[in-house]
Amino acid sequence: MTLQTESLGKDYGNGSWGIRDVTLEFEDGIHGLLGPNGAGKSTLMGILTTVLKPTTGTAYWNGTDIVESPDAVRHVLGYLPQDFGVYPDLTLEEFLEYIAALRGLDSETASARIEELTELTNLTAVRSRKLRTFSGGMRQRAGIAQALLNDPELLIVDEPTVGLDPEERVRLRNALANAGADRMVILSTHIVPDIEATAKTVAILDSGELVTHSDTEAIIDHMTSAVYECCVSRSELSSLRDSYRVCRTVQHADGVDVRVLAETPPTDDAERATPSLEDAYLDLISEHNAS
Ligand SMILES: Nc1ncnc2c1ncn2[C@@H]1O[C@H](COP(=O)(O)OP(=O)(O)OP(=O)(O)O)[C@@H](O)[C@H]1O
Repeated sequence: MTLQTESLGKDYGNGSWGIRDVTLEFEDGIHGLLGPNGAGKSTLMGILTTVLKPTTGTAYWNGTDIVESPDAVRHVLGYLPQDFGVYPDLTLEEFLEYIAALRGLDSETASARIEELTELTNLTAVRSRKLRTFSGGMRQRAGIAQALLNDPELLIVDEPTVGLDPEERVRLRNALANAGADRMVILSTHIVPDIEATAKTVAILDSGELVTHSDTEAIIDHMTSAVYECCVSRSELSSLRDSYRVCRTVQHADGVDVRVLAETPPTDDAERATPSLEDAYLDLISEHNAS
């Protein structure tokens, strides 16, 4: 399985480009598409799911041009968009049966798939409950289940964890990790931990441009800055912010624990820390903004 984009660009009019000159290649496994708000993630996903036409370039699924022949990808696609609506009066089981019927699954195949997918998304215990009673996280997992009904080769999921509490985010991540076996999953997010543990590769977009696409370890290895941790007073924190990129702060009674990106130790007692994908992401985005 390969999904390639070649110099993909989308002009929304008046020279407002959603993405510009994006060339990428994904193989099977889970891939993260990471970027701040407005980076172009939804635009790229819109083109890959064939609901948007690019202004420049094209994309290929297993070598077939999907702008010319959108069915090539539509037939293998499962998609969970950002604004995913459900039917509140249906139970989960009724909802999945309904979607399965719309997609042409016979009832025997549908009931076997529903059983398998409610298990995979950890929703078996609530399959007879009406969707109106579901939490945000349960609804998103129901969205993953419906997107997988046809056993798609390609699953595209747009910002699935927005508005979820930490526990629900972990459940959703697990469901996506389970869904990632034997298919290609592209998961768009601006929340780094959503993809840190599961993604094989990460593509980072910023202001419509592809900043990097690489495996997670390589992105961390290529960081230009080091990561330091230190403890400072509240007044020292603001001068630290003037000189360094601060990744994280934790306030406590004696001051503030700070994690910063720096070339040399920012304070005498600063200690080197092991960089995470989140540090590398902040490093790349701030370098990209500065360029
Ligand atoms: N229909 C549209 N008309 C005009 N500009 C648009 C349209 N859709 C998106 N854009 C612009 O294209 C750029 C990329 O937007 P996009 O929604 O693809 O980013 P995103 O990374 O998905 O952001 P978010 O996480 O906020 O959804 C933004 O500057 C946005 O304002």
